[in-house]
Amino acid sequence: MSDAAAAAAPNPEPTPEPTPGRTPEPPALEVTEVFQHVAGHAVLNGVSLTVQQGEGVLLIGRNGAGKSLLMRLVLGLDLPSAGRVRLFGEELRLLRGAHALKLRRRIGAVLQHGSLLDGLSVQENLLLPLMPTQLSRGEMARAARLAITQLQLDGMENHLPRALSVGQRRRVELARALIHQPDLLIWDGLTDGLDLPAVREIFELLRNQMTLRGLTVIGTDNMALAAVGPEDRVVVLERGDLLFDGSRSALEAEAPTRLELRYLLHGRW
Ligand SMILES: Nc1ncnc2c1ncn2[C@@H]1O[C@H](COP(=O)(O)OP(=O)(O)OP(=O)(O)O)[C@@H](O)[C@H]1O
Repeated sequence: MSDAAAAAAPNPEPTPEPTPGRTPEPPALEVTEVFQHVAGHAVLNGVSLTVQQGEGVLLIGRNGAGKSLLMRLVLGLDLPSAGRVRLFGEELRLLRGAHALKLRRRIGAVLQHGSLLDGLSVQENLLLPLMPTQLSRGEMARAARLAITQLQLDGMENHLPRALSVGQRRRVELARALIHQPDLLIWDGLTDGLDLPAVREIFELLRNQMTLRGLTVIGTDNMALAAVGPEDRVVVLERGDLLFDGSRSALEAEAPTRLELRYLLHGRW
């Protein structure tokens, strides 16, 4: 269409007037054309992904697909070789000092391979994210109690991590990641050490937090598809490429006609 014709054409959807005094919320996460090279190999090949505030995303892909590396970039633990990562509108590469700290407090993370401190009790581990804050002892104790109740860890407050089962440790890690009421939760290795009923229970808890206070959740897993609903958003990464981004039901509908998705879902070409 020529410029003149475009100008004359009726606009089918008039642009809504911006609400005075309100700026639109930036996405919780914006990954733009990100490349990552590790030991001379490209492990992320121009990945782009936007996650809105309050949204939940399950990132799946086979072993070595690049899920953990992408999450490390999102958490600011590594910088990308090229491309941009923004959290709540802030570009991580440019953040320094107090500004970076303020953003970090909006994030909670559960990392693969566990990160509980062996010499500290469950309660002491839980309170670690609150240490740099100005909360009183009473406020900290209340926050710990709430987290312990929510994650069904009653009676384990004084246990050391080595006295817990793998599944219980995962719950403590999640409780710790949520104790400071972050706006974004990154959970790398969602189902590691958890059986399906435990995963479903935890998803329910996360859904409540998404509904009640707009928590954004990005979880990675090899599969975990069985625990998400048909309309939940699933992103598929394979050898550093983003293969699919849509609902679980759309993924299941596309898989029969796309070999690489079929292999991922059913383990056969
Ligand atoms: N520190 C490192 N040095 C060299 N290669 C690495 C390093 N970390 C990751 N890689 C490589 O990068 C690729 C992506 O790894 P990543 O851990 O992100 O995969 P993943 O999708 O999380 O896999 P998994 O499901 O097994 O956790 C793999 O090929 C891995 O071998």
